[in-house]
Amino acid sequence: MTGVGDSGDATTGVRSLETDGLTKAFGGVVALDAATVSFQHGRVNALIGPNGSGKTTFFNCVTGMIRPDSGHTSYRGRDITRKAPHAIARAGVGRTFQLCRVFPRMSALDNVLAAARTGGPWSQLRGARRGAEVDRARGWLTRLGIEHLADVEARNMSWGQQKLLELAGVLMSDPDTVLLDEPAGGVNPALLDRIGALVRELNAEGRTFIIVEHNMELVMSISDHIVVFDRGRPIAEGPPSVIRSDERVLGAYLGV
Ligand SMILES: Nc1ncnc2c1ncn2[C@@H]1O[C@H](COP(=O)(O)OP(=O)(O)OP(=O)(O)O)[C@@H](O)[C@H]1O
Repeated sequence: MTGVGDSGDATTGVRSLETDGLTKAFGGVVALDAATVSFQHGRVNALIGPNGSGKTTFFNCVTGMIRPDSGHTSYRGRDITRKAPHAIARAGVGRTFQLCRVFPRMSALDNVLAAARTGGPWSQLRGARRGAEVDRARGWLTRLGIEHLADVEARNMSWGQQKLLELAGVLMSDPDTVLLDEPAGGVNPALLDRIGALVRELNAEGRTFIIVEHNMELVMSISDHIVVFDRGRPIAEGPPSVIRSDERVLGAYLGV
């Protein structure tokens, strides 16, 4: 692995999402600079780093939303570099967005049903409203503690509730690996605790997480493994106890 120090937390388990030399520039700005990263299956992984260090671009590249200029991405050993977002989702990788994506004028239940379909939000909704799928959607709303909002339009839900709703939609596809982009951003402390507990629960049931997050308290409390980005590439990785005291990490955040 290039660009990463000797934290001692070797990637010896089952491979999940991996990149090799992933590079993406926007004009003169190099957002990803030959980033080589390996996340293990079964862990709660965090991807942290200062603003503009390339975390969201990394998510966008590995989920097929934007094409890298060079480099490769694989998932469980299979190359997914040029795959379309829906194919990567079908392979088992789900994601949420920094600016939560829900349909504001649709009810929570319809949002969850729509998120599981590829033909657009309305096209198959009538069909989706049948039996098992509705039960499953309600099941996720219940699991995420927002079942009482099933008939409420998303625009009338709080920001944190909308984030839970988006996650419910992602979980409808039953992803092995879930990428969360700033789940704590703008969320109140009570809901934050619920999101943290949910991640750990879902992980205990076998789902792998990769979480981009600025809230260090959350990151340190729920992560098994942390990768730190600076200027488009990893500069350190390891468990929270190692990352907390890593001088390179402090340097990247403090700009020294
Ligand atoms: N579509 C784009 N067009 C131009 N520049 C972009 C684009 N997307 C990202 N960048 C630039 O690439 C760099 C990395 O941005 P990115 O959003 O990936 O960082 P980040 O680590 O996710 O930041 P933050 O923590 O603030 O969300 C930044 O300099 C950003 O301005």
